[in-house]
Amino acid sequence: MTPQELAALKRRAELDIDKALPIAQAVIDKIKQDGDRGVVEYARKFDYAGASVENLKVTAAEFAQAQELIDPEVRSAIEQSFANIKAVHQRQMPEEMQLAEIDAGVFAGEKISPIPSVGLYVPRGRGAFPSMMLMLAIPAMVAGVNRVIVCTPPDKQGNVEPVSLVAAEMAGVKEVYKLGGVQAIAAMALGTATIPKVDKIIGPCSIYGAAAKRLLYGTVDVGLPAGPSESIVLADETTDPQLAALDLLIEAEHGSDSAALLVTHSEAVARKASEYVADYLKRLPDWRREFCEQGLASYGGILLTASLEESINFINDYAPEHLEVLVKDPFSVVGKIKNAGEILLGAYTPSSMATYAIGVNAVLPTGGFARSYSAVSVFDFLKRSTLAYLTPEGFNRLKQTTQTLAAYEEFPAHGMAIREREGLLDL
Ligand SMILES: NC(=O)c1ccc[n+]([C@@H]2O[C@H](COP(=O)([O-])OP(=O)(O)OC[C@H]3O[C@@H](n4cnc5c(N)ncnc54)[C@H](O)[C@@H]3O)[C@@H](O)[C@H]2O)c1
Ligand SMILES: N[C@H](CO)Cc1c[nH]c[nH+]1
Ligand SMILES: [Zn+2]
Repeated sequence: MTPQELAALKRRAELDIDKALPIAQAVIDKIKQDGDRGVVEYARKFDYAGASVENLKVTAAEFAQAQELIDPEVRSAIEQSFANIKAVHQRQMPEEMQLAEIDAGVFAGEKISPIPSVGLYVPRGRGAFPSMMLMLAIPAMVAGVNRVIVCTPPDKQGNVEPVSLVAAEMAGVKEVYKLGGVQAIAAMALGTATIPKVDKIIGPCSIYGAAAKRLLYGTVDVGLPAGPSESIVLADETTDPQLAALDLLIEAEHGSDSAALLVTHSEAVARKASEYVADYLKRLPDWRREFCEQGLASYGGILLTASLEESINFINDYAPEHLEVLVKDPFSVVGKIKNAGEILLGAYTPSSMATYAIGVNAVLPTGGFARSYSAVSVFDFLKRSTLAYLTPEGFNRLKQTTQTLAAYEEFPAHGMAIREREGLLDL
């Protein structure tokens, strides 16, 4: 590949967000100006023609109906998934408060508190995403967020996908609004008479929601950039090319903007996998097959490298959302992986199983942001306050340092608050 081709591959579909920025700006401006009226106008335009202020919020009757509609097999799958996600996220919870004596009489630490209110965005466009409801609502619940609201697009008849409602209810979330894309993000960021303004918005979305988040950065905490799905399957000469082909198609089927790559130094595996991809594609419904074909042609495909080391270097540079390590000894490779949203080791750990069942969070950074952002976790719903306590001995140990630095930085009131204490307190 030329350096230009490689650069284009690394950019994936992130550039498309730029195209959505003017649309997003227009919707945000309208909602800023007209509140609910603006929200409803765009909800009608993009999702449900019958949207009105009165029917934006999912009712108790709709929650109850969802419980009736859910297939028992799907319910038990959701229950197993719920249990594993909860177990994984409970293990992440830090101590609520810690204070350590770092010098005589000087105690320092931190206190953890949940973010007061969050808005979860659960996508629905090219598929329904009850799994993402679980991945967002469970860590919020475990973290102890007081007010959790959800926005998710309704179908053309104005109905929210029922399994997502069952999943929300399992996690204790009862405030769900039938809103998608820009209007959802803008309403939660700005607040309207009907949609509450939240402290943080979090959730994966297509380029429209992503453009809105970019424009509302600074108005609200928009969480991690979780855009079009992407994956790398890393293979060596021992990898079964059938498995490589199967797993390449997992994330490829999300959309024509998906970036799914098989990276290997084995030409034999690359060629065989390519043949299997053609076979497996035939088994997909037309619309998903077309997504795979388009995405693989524009942002993905099979990348042949010179060595395992070069493959690993590419991965670290690319920073994929999902990484499957299908080489002979995945544990010998994992230490060398520096940038990936999720690292799945070995042939028994396909990324679809991580999405639905293992319990690890499947809302992950995309577009190269796995270099600095992490998978969603309880930490997305918590914040830390630093905490300190000084005894008289601790105060005396630090008073000169404080006064010297306050004088140097020319903040006399800072220094005076120390000096004057000498006459006011027992020291
Ligand atoms: N990174 C992750 O962790 C992760 C997880 C799950 C899904 N995803 C990705 O999230 C995305 C979900 O996208 P989706 O499309 O399925 O659902 P979505 O809910 O993000 O998008 C649907 C919304 O887009 C808006 N919209 C559609 N066409 C529009 C237009 N022309 N102008 C303005 N707004 C428009 C509509 O309001 C609609 O409600 C996919 O790209 C998927 O790969 C990522
Ligand atoms: N693989 C997606 C994250 O990139 C998550 C998902 C949900 N449903 C299917 N897939
Ligand atoms: Zn997926």
